[in-house]
Amino acid sequence: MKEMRERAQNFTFQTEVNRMMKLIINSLYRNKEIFLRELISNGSDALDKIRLLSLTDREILNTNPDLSIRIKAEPEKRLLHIIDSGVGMTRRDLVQNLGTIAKSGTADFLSKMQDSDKVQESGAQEMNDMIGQFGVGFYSAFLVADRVTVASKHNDDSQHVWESDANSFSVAPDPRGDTLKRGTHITLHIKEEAADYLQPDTIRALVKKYSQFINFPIYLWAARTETVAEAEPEDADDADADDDAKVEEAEEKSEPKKTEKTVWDWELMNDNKPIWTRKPSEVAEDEYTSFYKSLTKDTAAPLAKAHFVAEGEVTFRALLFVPRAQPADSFNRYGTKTDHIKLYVRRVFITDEFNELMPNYLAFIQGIVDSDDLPLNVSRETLQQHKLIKIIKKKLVRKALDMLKKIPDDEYEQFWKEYSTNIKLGVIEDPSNRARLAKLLRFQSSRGAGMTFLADYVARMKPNQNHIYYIAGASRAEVEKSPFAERLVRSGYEVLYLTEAVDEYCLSSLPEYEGKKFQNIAKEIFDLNENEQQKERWEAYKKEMEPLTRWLGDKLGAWVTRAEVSRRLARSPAALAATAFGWTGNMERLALSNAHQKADDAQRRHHLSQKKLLEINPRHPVVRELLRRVRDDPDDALALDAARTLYRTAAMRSGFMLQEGQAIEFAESVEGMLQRSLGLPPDARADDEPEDEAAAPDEAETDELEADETEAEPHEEL
Ligand SMILES: Nc1ncnc2c1ncn2[C@@H]1O[C@H](COP(=O)(O)OP(=O)(O)OP(=O)(O)O)[C@@H](O)[C@H]1O
Repeated sequence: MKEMRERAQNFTFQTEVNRMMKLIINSLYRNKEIFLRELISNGSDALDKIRLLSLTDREILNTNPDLSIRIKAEPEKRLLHIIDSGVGMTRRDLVQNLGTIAKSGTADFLSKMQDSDKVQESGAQEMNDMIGQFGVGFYSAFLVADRVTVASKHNDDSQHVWESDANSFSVAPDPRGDTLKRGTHITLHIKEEAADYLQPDTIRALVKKYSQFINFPIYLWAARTETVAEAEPEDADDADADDDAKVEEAEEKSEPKKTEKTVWDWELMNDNKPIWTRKPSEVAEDEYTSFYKSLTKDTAAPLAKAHFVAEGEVTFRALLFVPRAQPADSFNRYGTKTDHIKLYVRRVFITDEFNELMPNYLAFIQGIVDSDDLPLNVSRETLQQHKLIKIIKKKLVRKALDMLKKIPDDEYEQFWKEYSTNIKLGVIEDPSNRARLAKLLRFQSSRGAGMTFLADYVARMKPNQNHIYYIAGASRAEVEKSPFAERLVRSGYEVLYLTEAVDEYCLSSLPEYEGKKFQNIAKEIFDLNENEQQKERWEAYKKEMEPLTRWLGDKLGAWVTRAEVSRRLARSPAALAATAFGWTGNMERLALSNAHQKADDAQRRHHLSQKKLLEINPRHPVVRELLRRVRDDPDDALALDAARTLYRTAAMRSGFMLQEGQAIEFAESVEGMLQRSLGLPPDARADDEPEDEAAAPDEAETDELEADETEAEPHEEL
């Protein structure tokens, strides 16, 4: 058994690895240089791992106390070495980690990328961005090398060598023995056309571009010229020389012969003092941008950033960023607990999979948190329950919201385009920060084409206005025409137009803004700030219309709680309002179209069966005519038909969908009216088809069915 282990073994790559390599070679050929970033990043990860392990087991570092990454080029042999003293890999790790792709999501990513049409469609830059952000990892080495050798020493195993020409790989014990003590030594056999990557200046530039924020020293084996003084021969008569001579000699000695000497040494290429530990006043804007880019692999600068030290119950430093865009599929993953905050304790990287530091709605924020107060030597699980984590989270959220609030107007447009849904979900999900989040909300309004913050709306409110009015619907065009908004807008009140699916849920969980309550104008409770004269007029209408409202309440009792004279309709004859706790038409539509909702949800059924309030416009001719007819004859059949149609058009106008059989009844009654208005007798029906012709389509129908059935067979085989 042991013997077998000691021999070199050959392996084939997992299929995904082959696909990944093909993809890397095909799409990143113009961007080969990222290989160095990827290999340094792997080295840094391995160093993070050993440092983290050393927190609970100090002995672990004894094998090699140095924690660094070293790069050495041998241009004449076309070899590039990248050496780290990280955790290293056992033989098993080498086979597993460098022969398969274990990362979840890789398969999806690969198939997306392999869709050659898509690759054609999207520009090369976009492809590179996608791949770059995904992280192509170790296999990018083959962009510049035709052969890669990896020697690795892990504390739990002897040193092994992995080697591959990108087609297959082998693993063998290292004949040189445990030369590395601990860590990994990657040797790239550089392709001829990539020889430039062996030049010190190229390497320095790449480290500066991609890896300057790595938290371990990165050294380059480099030559520098030193000027050295040649040693003077000792003068035996020195002691006898007179003072003048001494002075002369001293002068001579101050200008000894100098020679130039080439010295080879490890040259430090990065400033590995973490940027977040520096004073914000001493970090330049472009340093933040470069740090953000190296942290996220994003190619664009961030939209906003916050760098701060929190003190008090817990001390921590944080650096937060808002990316300019979030991935298109973010909401498919919403709530799956993936934030983008890296957690450090006293400069030691702990994890980027903690996912406890940001609420779901702020999961798009990227950054780091470094705390001095968290215990270093506990497991992630214990840390999760640590009471300080809760305090850190609370402060982080506050600071993050502050950062969003400070986004300047010209950038806010972009922020809102990307993240408006996140903020609205925040209002719903995070009661303790509701007031802060409300300050970030923007909606369209009746005031003009642009968007308005709530603060600006409140500032424009009329002196007698107590409520913030809003109406929700599927589009601006729809809400603009809503009967509920008619009179309000006419009399100069501003109404917020909520046109996104989440808007109405969002505002219904926000009780007030700066002491002003919200009023959904599609609901019954309605304070119109009327003056005495208007109130008197309304009372008079109410009295006049009483026979009609009573009659409507009676005849339409199956659908409406009551009918009432409206104080808000201007042109429409009628509207259907939701009760104070009922669903508006918009809400009903959302509930019905919500794919996640159970088909037979009791709460949904309850809401959908809630009766509505029918409001009628006492000045509308149809309403006035109905009143006249009902007064004359409460059994007037035409009036009844008209009332039903009025109810249904009101429902539609108010954004409700007609339930079950109502749509058909509605169509039939409109067709009846059509007949009457065209002067046709009410009982006129479509002629029956002649017998012989009627038979033919029947046959044709059967034929078609048969044809369908025969056609179906091959499909089933497929
Ligand atoms: N220098 C190294 N030291 C120790 N382990 C390494 C080293 N390089 C690679 N590995 C191991 O090989 C695995 C695969 O590396 P690869 O770069 O392909 O993916 P990754 O690092 O997991 O992902 P990504 O590069 O996207 O962060 C790593 O997860 C790690 O376990």
